[in-house]
Amino acid sequence: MTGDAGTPAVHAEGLCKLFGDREAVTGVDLSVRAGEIFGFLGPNGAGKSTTISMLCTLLRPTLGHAAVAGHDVVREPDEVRRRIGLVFQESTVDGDLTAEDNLRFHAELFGMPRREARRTIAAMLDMVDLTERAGTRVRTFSGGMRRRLEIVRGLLHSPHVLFLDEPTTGLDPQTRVAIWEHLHRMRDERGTTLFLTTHQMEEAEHCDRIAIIDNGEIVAEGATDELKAVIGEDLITLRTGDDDTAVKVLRERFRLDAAAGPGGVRLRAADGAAFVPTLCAELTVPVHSVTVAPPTLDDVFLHYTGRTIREAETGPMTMADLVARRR
Ligand SMILES: Nc1ncnc2c1ncn2[C@@H]1O[C@H](COP(=O)(O)OP(=O)(O)OP(=O)(O)O)[C@@H](O)[C@H]1O
Repeated sequence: MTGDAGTPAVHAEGLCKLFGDREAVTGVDLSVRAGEIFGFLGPNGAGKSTTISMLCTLLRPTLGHAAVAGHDVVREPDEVRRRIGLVFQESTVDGDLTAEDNLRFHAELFGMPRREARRTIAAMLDMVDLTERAGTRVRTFSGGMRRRLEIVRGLLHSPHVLFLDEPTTGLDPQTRVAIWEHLHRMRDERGTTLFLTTHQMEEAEHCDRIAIIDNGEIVAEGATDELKAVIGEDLITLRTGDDDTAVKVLRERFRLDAAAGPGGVRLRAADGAAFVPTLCAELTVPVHSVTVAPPTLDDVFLHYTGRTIREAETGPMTMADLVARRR
């Protein structure tokens, strides 16, 4: 399942894509280890789909190099295609076929021998708890069942790397949890490298490592905990008897950038929990409650880009859109 020992599953150096004079991707460098869950986090329009499309050989880079499972995406596109699976955001399974027939059709496209296909399809359906629905037309499936089927279809030919465009967008929270359980299981049982794009912080939290992309450029990369540690400061929220006075004291005595809002008084401080006793002792107003929250990926995004990911959103565009635009 993994490539040669030591060969990165995905490697890119100086990857750029220009559309006319528009720079969609401006010099992306990244390296993803075999068996890793790697997330590409960024707002809509940041360049995620363009980058992933270059890695999947759907778009030719304007500049730079990339290799997937040790094969160059420009010089050896067929080798790359044989070693990757793709899961688009939009459903691409055939609703008039059964779950099993959808998978069988895909296996035939990849030239899998019949017996191997039968065995693999059964194992895949079992892995995503769809065995009992194998003979049911996909038209009757829920969104989550469809997505599970799409994901195992992408895995059917045992790719080294499964690329997923926003794997749980549009699904309800319970289904998202289930999909992630399946994705972790796939990585753990089969060693598949997962490379996904997302603009959702919760989705990025499932990754071993993420790269934050903004305006076509990677602005930060690392394990989610490492990235959060860079922020260093916790968010403290206080409910007090007099928020305005509390803010005044915090600013004047502690030189902290506190602000009062509908949720109470908010401020940031290093090692928030240790700071709370001093804070409560010094405040001249009654404190009703205190919460201390460690930094989130949203804080990390804000730190590196100067805005929250929601503010940065420009409008949805997906990998499937990109494929369509190329036609
Ligand atoms: N074929 C194209 N022609 C012109 N501009 C394009 C084309 N494809 C992408 N772009 C532009 O390049 C930039 C990056 O787009 P891209 O789709 O890669 O972003 P994204 O981060 O994947 O966002 P989304 O999640 O919406 O797909 C955007 O400004 C987009 O409008």
